[in-house]
Amino acid sequence: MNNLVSQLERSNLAHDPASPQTPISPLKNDGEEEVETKMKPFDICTPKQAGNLVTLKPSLFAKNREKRKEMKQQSSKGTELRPGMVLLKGYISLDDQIKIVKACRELGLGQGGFYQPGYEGGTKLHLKMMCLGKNWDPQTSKYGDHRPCDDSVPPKIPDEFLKLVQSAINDSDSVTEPSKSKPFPSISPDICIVNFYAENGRLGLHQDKDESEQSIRDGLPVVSFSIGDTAEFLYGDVNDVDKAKKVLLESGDVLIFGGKSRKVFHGVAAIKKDTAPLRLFEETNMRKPGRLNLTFRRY
Ligand SMILES: O=C(O)CCC(=O)C(=O)O
Ligand SMILES: [Fe+2]
Repeated sequence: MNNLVSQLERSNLAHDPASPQTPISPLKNDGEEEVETKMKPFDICTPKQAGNLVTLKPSLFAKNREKRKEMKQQSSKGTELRPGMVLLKGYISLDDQIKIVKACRELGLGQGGFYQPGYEGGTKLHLKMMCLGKNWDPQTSKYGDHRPCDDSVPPKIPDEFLKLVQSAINDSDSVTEPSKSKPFPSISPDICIVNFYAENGRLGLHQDKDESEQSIRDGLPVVSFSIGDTAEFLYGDVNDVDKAKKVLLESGDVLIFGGKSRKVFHGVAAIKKDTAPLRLFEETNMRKPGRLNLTFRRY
């Protein structure tokens, strides 16, 4: 993954690198006129302001703490949280996390980029979302090739993201206990939902069950990358927060759930401020507090 960004630049970042001002393809109304409901995508990073060049350098102590954390992450192993649910701590290197944030920012400013989704009835989700590969619509709980609110086509999933998903699934094999779980089948994901959580970002308990019957029946895994501030992640057998277990998902963690856990209830209770690696924010200018989550699935 070391050459992730250069490969991304060659392949996918060439895809529609529109600026924040670039309008998304306009909708047509009944009279075939263009409707002026152009959405400006949400920027997950703050543009560096001219005249705002004074940044406070982190103390040596803070830098050493970061270094220790990075070293600990690199040597850490995975855990099977429950049959069919594996957590790979610190799986994504900090360099790759930075590249993923930059790639998502770039894609997120173009057609099909980050927007504020809502459920049927109007309640807004407490996050910004972008879909890659296919669109998932929270209003209808359906997948499709276009986003109904603006008719945009989701950007393609960068190949380098897919490679990382593949290696995480392969590496999870050594973590699952053969007596309890089968290793995850490898998948070639055709959907990635990218969520950005800012202050007060959260996501209620739910199951990922809008994929095809076959995908769910076969227990094909959902692979989730966490980048940025730590999330309090809840999971359990029933739709009840009080009965759910909690695990912290930190920057670089990969969580995989499939097999017996394919329909586990899960959600994000809160984001913990100032918990991400300093270098991640320094090098990407990602909004703070901020957490990026990518879930890869096979429809
Ligand atoms: O942000 C997360 O960790 C979970 C996201 C999730 O469950 C989803 O997008 O369906
Ligand atoms: Fe989910």
